[in-house]
Formats: sequence, C-alpha cells, structure tokens
Amino acid sequence: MKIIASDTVATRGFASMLEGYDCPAILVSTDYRIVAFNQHYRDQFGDIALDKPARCFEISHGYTVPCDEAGEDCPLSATLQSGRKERVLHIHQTPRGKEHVDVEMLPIHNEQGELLFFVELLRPVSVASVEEGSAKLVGASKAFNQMLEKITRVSHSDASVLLLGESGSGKELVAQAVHQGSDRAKNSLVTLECAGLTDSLFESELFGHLKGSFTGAHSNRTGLVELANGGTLFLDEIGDVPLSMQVKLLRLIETGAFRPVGSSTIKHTNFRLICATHKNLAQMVKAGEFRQDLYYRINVFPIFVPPLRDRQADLPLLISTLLKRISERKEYHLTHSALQALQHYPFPGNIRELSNILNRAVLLTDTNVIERDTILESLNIDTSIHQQTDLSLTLVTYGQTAEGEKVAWVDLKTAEKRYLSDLMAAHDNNKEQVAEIAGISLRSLYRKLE
Ligand SMILES: Nc1ncnc2c1ncn2[C@@H]1O[C@H](COP(=O)(O)OP(=O)(O)OP(=O)(O)O)[C@@H](O)[C@H]1O
Repeated sequence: MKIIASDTVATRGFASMLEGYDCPAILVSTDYRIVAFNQHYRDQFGDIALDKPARCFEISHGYTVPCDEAGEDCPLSATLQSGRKERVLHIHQTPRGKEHVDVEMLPIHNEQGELLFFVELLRPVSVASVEEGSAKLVGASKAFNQMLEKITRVSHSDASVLLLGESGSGKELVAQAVHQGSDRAKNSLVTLECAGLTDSLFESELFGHLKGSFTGAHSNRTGLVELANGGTLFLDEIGDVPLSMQVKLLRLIETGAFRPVGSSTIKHTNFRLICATHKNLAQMVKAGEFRQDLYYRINVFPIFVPPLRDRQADLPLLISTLLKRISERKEYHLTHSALQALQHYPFPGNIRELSNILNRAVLLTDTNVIERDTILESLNIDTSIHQQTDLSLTLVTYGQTAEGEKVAWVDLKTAEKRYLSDLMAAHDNNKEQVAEIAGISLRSLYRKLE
C-alpha cells in the first residue's frame, strides 16, 4: 500500500483496507485526488507519485478535467449524486497502452454519515481490446462499451445469455468473450449452429446417438451437451430450432437431463447457456413460432450487439484490425477518401461484410495503399453481378457521398443469396458441392439459403 505523507491515522486505516481487495484499488478524495493505492494497482498499472497532487482523471486518462467534463461518464460524480456504489466501463492509459477497465466506485462514509473518500476498484477487461490487429473483440465506441459493460457484468455468473443482433455484427465473438470471461473458461465452449438442422439431426447433434439407432448411425456419437459439461453451450440462431425440438431443449435447460438417441439411459450435464439470434423472438412467440416458456428460460440476460452503422467511431480501428488479419506480412492502409467512402456505407452485413469488402480491396490493389476507387470497386462487385445476371437485388440507397456523388449500394446479403441459388441451380442442387465452391460450411449454406 502506498499513501500520501500528509495524511492522518484515519486515512491510513482506510488506505490499508485497500489491500483486502483482490484487484487493483485506489482511495480517492472528494476532490479527485488519489490518496493511496494497493499492490495489485502497482502490479497492473505502475506506481503513482503521491508527493504531488495526482488526480484520478489525469492518471487514468491523461485529462486535465474530470471525466464528465471531458464527455465521459464519471463514476465519482455518479456516486456523489446517487450516494451508492456505481459502475462504468472506461478506457484507461496503462503501461501496456490503452485498455478497457471495469471501474467500480464505492463511497466511504464516517460514523456521522459524512462522505470521506471513494474506493475505486479497477478490473482490466481482458476479453476486449483497443489495439489494432487484436484477435479479441475490438472497439471503443459508446455502443461497443455499453455492450462490453454488459459482458463483464454477466460473465462471472451462470445466467443464460441471449445475444441479439444483426447478422455479421459479432454475436459469436461476443459468446466467446462471455465464455472467456467466465469461471468456466478452462472448459470447452461448444457451439451448435441451429439453422438448417432437421429435427433428427438437431437431436442427434445435441444429445448424441448410439450406433445403429438410425440409418447412417455407424458409431456411437457423444452429444454436444455432454461435451459442454463444465463449460458453455452456444446455440447460434436459436430462432431456427424446430418447434418440436424446443420442448426437448426446454427440458434439458430446466433439468440438465437428456437421453442420447437410441439409448434408454438418462444422462446429466452441467453447462452455461448462451443463445444468439438475429430474429425477433418476442414476435415469434406472439406468432406461435417460438415457445414462450423456452423464451423466458433463454432470455435471462439479453445483450444487444450493435450493428456496425451504430459504431461509426470504431470503423478506423476495425478496418486496421481486419486488414492486419487479412495480411500479416504486408501492411495495408486506406487513404482518407477511401475511409470516407466506407463511412458513408450502411453495412447491412456488418463486420463480416466489412471484412469481405477489405478482402476484395486487398486483391484489387497493387500497392499497400487502398484508394477510394478500389473501395468503390469492391463495393460495386455485387452491382456488376446484378447487371450480368439480371437479378432483382435489393438496393440500399443512402443519399450521397462526401463529394456529393449520388450512390445506391447493393444489399450484399441478397446478392449472396442469389449467387448461392444460382450455384445450386447450376449444380443440380448438390449442397455439398455448392458449399465447397462457395468456400462455406454446409450449415452456413442452409442458413444463407433460408
Ligand atoms: N468487435 C469485433 N472486433 C473484431 N472483429 C469482429 C468484431 N465483431 C465481429 N468481428 C468479426 O466479424 C466477423 C463476423 O462476426 P460473427 O461471426 O461473430 O458475427 P455473428 O453476429 O455471429 O454473425 P451471424 O449472425 O451471421 O452468425 C467475424 O470474422 C468476427 O471475427
């Protein structure tokens, strides 16, 4: 514990309390001065010279004014207002660069109820990053941080999580982050893509089967729920689970009990459930397409994964991250006007679509600088497919570019669907062959053709 020299015995008492926390903690006065910090703080964030005034906003952010005056949420003023513990997600400067930190502010009162200090607990969030090229969830925008705050809140519990968001917005990556941040992280995260599965395939994938239990069951197969024992089961596209299977899923979630296909033995498993969907499940419940009881079971803690168009501030960071993922050896950059072109695009296919556009741009460019025209060409590839094959594609009109140019962009999802339908027609509906040509899994093909 480090403490400022001039402080009283009482202050020392509060300061020594910091060593009782199992995470970095600082003691802050009501005028933002850091009075003391614990060993965990020193290990994670380095030393603070306390012989001259060190204010929390200067040390954590490099600001000259409190966070709320710099346009951010300030946990200290929030605690002052509410009189209660407050929690926010901030991006702090650390010896490793900028990092997401889960900040909890606790007010400390004396016996008369007067506010003396705040204890600020700072837990680095390891599942996300603001570093270009990271393999984690990257982002720093308000919408992203709000989502990350939910992830950090729920990760350590065993609550079922429902991820809601458009296709390609990052739901699978968020599921991985929830698992990684949980106490089950040392065990497996097992994923089942529910779209396109028939009743029998769904049942045998999920619960497993015995050899000979149906035609084609050449050997025993362990069900995914058993593989997820001690870990997490991620059901992607839960809205696509057939109604007849929903009751079996409900029983599994309620009791942890299941019976492999062809077996008379009831087995038990213990997993944490994460589900994801781009569909409106509440509406499906109303329409009788999704069981209400199952909906309540899976929707304990919903997390909204924002579409890319609501995370505009993250676009440059995502672009450099995806470019690094696309090409490790050669470093690609976008010109300012190329970035502007992307900033005007609505991205109906979200981050997956951005990744596809950048992949095309890298293939179309001869140097390591990606120009605006290359980006426009990458975006218009679908328009040319449209023209060549006379497909009636959905157009997404967005007005005009920064340069005043009027543009109507093609909806990539529709283009993709028509491309796959054409491939199917050209290959006698042979799904295995089409999936191979398109470079996607059979399950993705079913989903995309839906
Ligand atoms: N925050 C992020 N930072 C970096 N990469 C991301 C982020 N979010 C998504 N991605 C990347 O975008 C792509 C699409 O993400 P993901 O598969 O998780 O989306 P999804 O919402 O599950 O899509 P679908 O609904 O179609 O299954 C992946 O390549 C993923 O790595």
